[in-house]
Amino acid sequence: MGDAVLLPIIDLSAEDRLSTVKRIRQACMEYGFFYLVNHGIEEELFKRVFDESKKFFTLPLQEKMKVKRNNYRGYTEMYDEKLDPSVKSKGDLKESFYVGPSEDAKNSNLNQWPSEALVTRLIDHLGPSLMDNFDLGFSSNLQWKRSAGKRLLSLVALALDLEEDFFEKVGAYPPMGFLRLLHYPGESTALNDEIYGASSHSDYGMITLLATDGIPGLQACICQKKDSHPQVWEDVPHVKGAFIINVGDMTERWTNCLFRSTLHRVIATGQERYSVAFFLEPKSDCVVECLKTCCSETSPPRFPPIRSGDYLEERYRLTYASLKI
Ligand SMILES: O=C(O)CCC(=O)C(=O)O
Ligand SMILES: [Fe+2]
Repeated sequence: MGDAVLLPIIDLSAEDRLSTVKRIRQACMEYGFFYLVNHGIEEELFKRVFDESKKFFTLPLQEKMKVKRNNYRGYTEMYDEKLDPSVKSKGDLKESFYVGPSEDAKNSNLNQWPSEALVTRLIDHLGPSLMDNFDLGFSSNLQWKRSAGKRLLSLVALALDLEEDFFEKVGAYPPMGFLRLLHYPGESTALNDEIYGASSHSDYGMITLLATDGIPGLQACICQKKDSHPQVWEDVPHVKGAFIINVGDMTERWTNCLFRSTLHRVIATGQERYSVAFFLEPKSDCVVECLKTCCSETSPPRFPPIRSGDYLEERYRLTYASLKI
């Protein structure tokens, strides 16, 4: 394992908002990663989500394959994805289960559900609190307005000297929220196999909230730019009750790289591991373009404006392009 990095711990319920906003700005510029505590989601709920996730991944493969990935929702088996196409392996070790927003009109019926029973359990157990806090498209806009995700995005807007409702105004929210249950089987791999739990990548959306189970494996390339070589990896340890937050590519594009969408990966440690990631992505038709405050004559925009849906589609495509499918 590498050295563990000491990331800032941000308290979402802190009264001194100004100081929270400053710390978020600093964390997003320096690391692209931080921990979020006092986010209002009870530990008991985390436990139930992890329990449900374990029940799902313990099902026989043939059961899980009944809800095989379709349009980036549903079950992806081991080696079905390769987040870093340059890695010479047959794919990433992880298996996962994606749930996307049901309010997204174009994709309204795309979610793949394992069985009536599991749907009921997930909805019972993930919600109402999780739905309230994360908004998976099952809940109304009203619930989203009170959510941890929304509070976090308001603070990110303030951290960029923007109005609190900036993301709302540009049409980025209520965002699309993709929930992903992840399971890293505890298989040991040969050292020279170049097999990762999840190979190196940056997240595609605005911001990611990640809950981990305490088993190590997550690493981030904190002190380097994306294209530096050789890469130096630092462990991102689990902090009890905290979400690990990381900036995604959309925010990096909006901010002309002021906020970093940091490369990260999960190494195969031989220990079984579970995590739950919640990706907040701008709505498909939101155009993401460099903020006026983040460019100047001497520092022109590094990325052209792009429709969020087009960017995400391309990134997903590349994740699977290097595989056999
Ligand atoms: O499982 C983890 O700790 C990280 C997962 C991750 O980076 C991802 O799914 O994008
Ligand atoms: Fe990630």
